[in-house]
Amino acid sequence: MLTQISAAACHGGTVLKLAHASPLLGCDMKLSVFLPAGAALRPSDAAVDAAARLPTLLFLSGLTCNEDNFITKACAVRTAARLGLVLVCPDTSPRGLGIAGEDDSWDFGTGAGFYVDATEPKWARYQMFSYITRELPALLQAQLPVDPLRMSIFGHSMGGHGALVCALRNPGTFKSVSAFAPISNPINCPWGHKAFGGYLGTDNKDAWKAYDATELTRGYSGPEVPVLVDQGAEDSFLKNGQLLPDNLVAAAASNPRMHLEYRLHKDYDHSYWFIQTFIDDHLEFHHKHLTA
Ligand SMILES: N[C@@H](CCC(=O)N[C@@H](CS)C(=O)NCC(=O)O)C(=O)O
Repeated sequence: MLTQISAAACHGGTVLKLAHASPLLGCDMKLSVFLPAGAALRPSDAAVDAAARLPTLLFLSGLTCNEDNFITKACAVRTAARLGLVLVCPDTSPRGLGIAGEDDSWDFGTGAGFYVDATEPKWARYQMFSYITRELPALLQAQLPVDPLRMSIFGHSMGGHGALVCALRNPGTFKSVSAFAPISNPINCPWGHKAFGGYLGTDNKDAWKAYDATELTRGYSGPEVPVLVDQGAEDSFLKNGQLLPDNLVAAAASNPRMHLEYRLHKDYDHSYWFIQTFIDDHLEFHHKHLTA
């Protein structure tokens, strides 16, 4: 059940901070949600009116983030309000599980769930792929005017990887997918080696590939899904080989079912200043596909 922590009027709608117990992750989770004008959180025992359901966009944040970063820094609300889009911003990992070492690194453990379902016993509660694709949508649909047939997904960095993987592993679930500076080929970068080795085991390379956007793009055979990727040319993580977007672009070019638009922007870095600059393009892109 979703419970309200706070609510603030914004651009005619409401920015909510919500919380819920997660049986899947074994902890309480928080999320931020923007609801356009007229939409509201419903009590758990009151049905949501089917006619009131709205197109919905899930945003997955990057390393070190929680449910606040995107909603407070991306300047997305004004345009989401104009387009009538629900925005959902989940957290990036379970928190406070008491696993030894969970808070030791900024790129593994807390704040760095990598949107995979961990198979290593120590991290067995790190089921962020199932959280984003199963547990969270069910909670949203029960109490918010979220239309399960009109959902899209986007994200930044680790969350860009997550958005691509959630869409490509669940053909037909999301109408469109986009990413800012995604970790595009984690099986070939240091962040991916650390996270996938820790969560999936160092030897299980087939499991790694099943969470790799470049590998999934190469083998994708589902319904055509439009993909938009924006990348800053001055992004330090691009320069040090963590993001590898060229591998994703090459994989998409080899697969006629993939429609990837990739834009490299000179001067821009990895930050939310970059996201803020191009956020309206992403919201318009998703709105177009959610309402086609
Ligand atoms: N280690 C650095 C870099 C982490 C980083 O750049 N995180 C990106 C995602 S990969 C981010 O969105 N940071 C939060 C923010 O800018 O609000 C930190 O702790 O901030």
